[in-house]
Amino acid sequence: MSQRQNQNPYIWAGCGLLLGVSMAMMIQHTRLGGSKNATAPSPGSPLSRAALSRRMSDPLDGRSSSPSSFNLGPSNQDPASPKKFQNLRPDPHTASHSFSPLIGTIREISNRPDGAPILVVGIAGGSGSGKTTLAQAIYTALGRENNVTFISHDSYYKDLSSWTMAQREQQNFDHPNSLDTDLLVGHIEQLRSGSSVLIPNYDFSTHSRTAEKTVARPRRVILVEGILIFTEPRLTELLDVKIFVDTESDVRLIRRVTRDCQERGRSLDQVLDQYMRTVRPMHNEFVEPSKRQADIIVPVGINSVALSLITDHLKTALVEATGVQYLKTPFDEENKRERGAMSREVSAERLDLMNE
Ligand SMILES: Nc1ncnc2c1ncn2[C@@H]1O[C@H](COP(=O)(O)OP(=O)(O)O)[C@@H](O)[C@H]1O
Ligand SMILES: Nc1ccn([C@@H]2O[C@H](COP(=O)(O)O)[C@@H](O)[C@H]2O)c(=O)n1
Repeated sequence: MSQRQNQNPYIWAGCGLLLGVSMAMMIQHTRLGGSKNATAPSPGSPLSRAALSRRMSDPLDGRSSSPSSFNLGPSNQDPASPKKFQNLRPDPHTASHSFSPLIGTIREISNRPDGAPILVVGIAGGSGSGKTTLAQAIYTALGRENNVTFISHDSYYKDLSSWTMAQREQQNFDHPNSLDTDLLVGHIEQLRSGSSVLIPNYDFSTHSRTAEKTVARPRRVILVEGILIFTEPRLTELLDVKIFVDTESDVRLIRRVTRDCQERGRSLDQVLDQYMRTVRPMHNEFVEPSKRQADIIVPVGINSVALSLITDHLKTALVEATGVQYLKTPFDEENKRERGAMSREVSAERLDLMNE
């Protein structure tokens, strides 16, 4: 396809519409039992995952934190919700259920014995699929540190500082045993019961933990991201909403080469060797099959349609669960601008990839 065709607004509008319809169908399909058990950096300003993780977990970073101001609104009143999606809402006279397939999940939350209206959202997908980018966008859309705590499973890689560098480099980091998942499970349980936790900081260039830790505070939404979070039942069962980012392996590999060489201190040979030795086989053995656990599968990584659908559903569901009245968040206007910028940026990157 030529660049000229790619820039045709009608083609992109058509793609967006198709994507929206397929996304809605996919959500309905998984919720209706089709798959269940048969089942970041802000755009344009790249941050390392560690920096992003610190920024997302730490309420003191950036804007002021106010845990009592939980300002998520139902999507039909959300000024950030594009008008075209409002047309997808059900006719109240004919719909027997709420439009949101996530509402059932949230109702279960409000009925839990601990009664804690905290929503734990898991984002899985292969390495480089766009999990962190999607998490960043959801974090922003739901009001950042006012409402959301972000945790990456990557922070829980086991510390290998007592190993030689040669031994560390041979470690299989894509096998579930390389992570201290028990610690993460304990942390999510503590957050859900209202306690803050100390998250380890991980250094990918040395394969070890650093001395610092990051405080994560209990907020309305706990966002958990990682390649293997749907492979461990004790972790998966803590996730109220499970999203899988499904990006093709060639795209993921290209992104990984760039990222690991630029941010994780790796050579091209090291990245490719690791990819063939462990990343690819473990992806096929663990990550890809775990897609069946997902409630929502996002094709081609983050896109503005998927983002709107997900965040609107989460907002509606959270308001139902907590009974908190709608108040416009101070971030709504900014979110709208960021969604626009992200959609433009993603389109530009797709163009770049297609033109390469
Ligand atoms: N939909 C997308 N289109 C284009 N580039 C993307 C998209 N999603 C993520 N990226 C880019 O791909 C790289 C890896 O994304 P990231 O979110 O860190 O992946 P993961 O957390 O799954 O490893 C980043 O440079 C990010 O900017
Ligand atoms: N010391 C380490 C630890 C992990 N990795 C790789 O990170 C990948 C998971 O992180 P993503 O951001 O890509 O989801 C995983 O595939 C590990 O191979 C590493 O290279 N070194």
